[in-house]
Amino acid sequence: MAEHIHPIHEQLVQRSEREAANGHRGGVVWLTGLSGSGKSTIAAAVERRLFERGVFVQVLDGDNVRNGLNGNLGFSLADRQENVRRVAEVAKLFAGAGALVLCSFVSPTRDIRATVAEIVGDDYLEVYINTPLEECERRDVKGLYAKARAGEIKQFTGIDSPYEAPPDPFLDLPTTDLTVEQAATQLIEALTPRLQLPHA
Ligand SMILES: Nc1ncnc2c1ncn2[C@@H]1O[C@H](COP(=O)(O)OS(=O)(=O)O)[C@@H](OP(=O)(O)O)[C@H]1O
Ligand SMILES: Nc1ncnc2c1ncn2[C@@H]1O[C@H](COP(=O)(O)OP(=O)(O)O)[C@@H](O)[C@H]1O
Repeated sequence: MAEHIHPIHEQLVQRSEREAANGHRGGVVWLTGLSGSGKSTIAAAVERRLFERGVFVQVLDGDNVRNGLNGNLGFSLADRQENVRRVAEVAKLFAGAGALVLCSFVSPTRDIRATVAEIVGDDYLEVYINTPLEECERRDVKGLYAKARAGEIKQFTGIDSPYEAPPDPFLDLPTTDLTVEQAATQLIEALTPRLQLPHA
């Protein structure tokens, strides 16, 4: 039987050309923090403001990933690891296309985040949405903490599943000291020189 030969296609569009066309560099901004810490809210605010500056920006979060691509995964540490691994691979593709990707995932352990850093490489920018458990529980945006305390949800981060704070993030955002707008501004100011983003 004839052997199948897969031709190697030369890449005719380089990442640097994509970045030049977009007017900024690509990158993966990885927001980690407890449920209710403010990851999605801050990512959405940053996405809106950068979009208005003409940045090629996209949020990836549980809402657009756990229902589809990762719909078969739950919240054991092994499933979280796989959830985050797949997202990291997708984010890497986006960054290769020159996008600034804002990934909003609990990504609770150092091991899980190390997987992301390994997949994404130099494009990985870790942002700690630093909100104490008591504040997240007070906000209880989706009522999940009450359910976890009542034993109706198992393996809930911060209750009966671990969260390990990142020891050396690119940026630490303590949301009890910052408004959403202030947190978004700090993140945009940190990213602007790093990814050569257009100024407002
Ligand atoms: N057991 C348990 N633990 C933590 N979170 C839970 C759980 N069950 C459901 N949820 C909801 O799922 C959101 C977290 O999903 P993630 O994909 O970010 O988690 S992980 O990175 O895979 O750990 C998280 O969303 P956010 O509140 O936006 O963080 C919760 O709303
Ligand atoms: N400084 C702040 N930064 C982010 N969110 C804040 C802040 N102060 C209060 N919040 C509120 O906290 C909640 C955070 O929820 P969410 O963004 O869904 O968190 P996560 O995505 O981490 O689960 C929102 O209701 C938001 O309005």
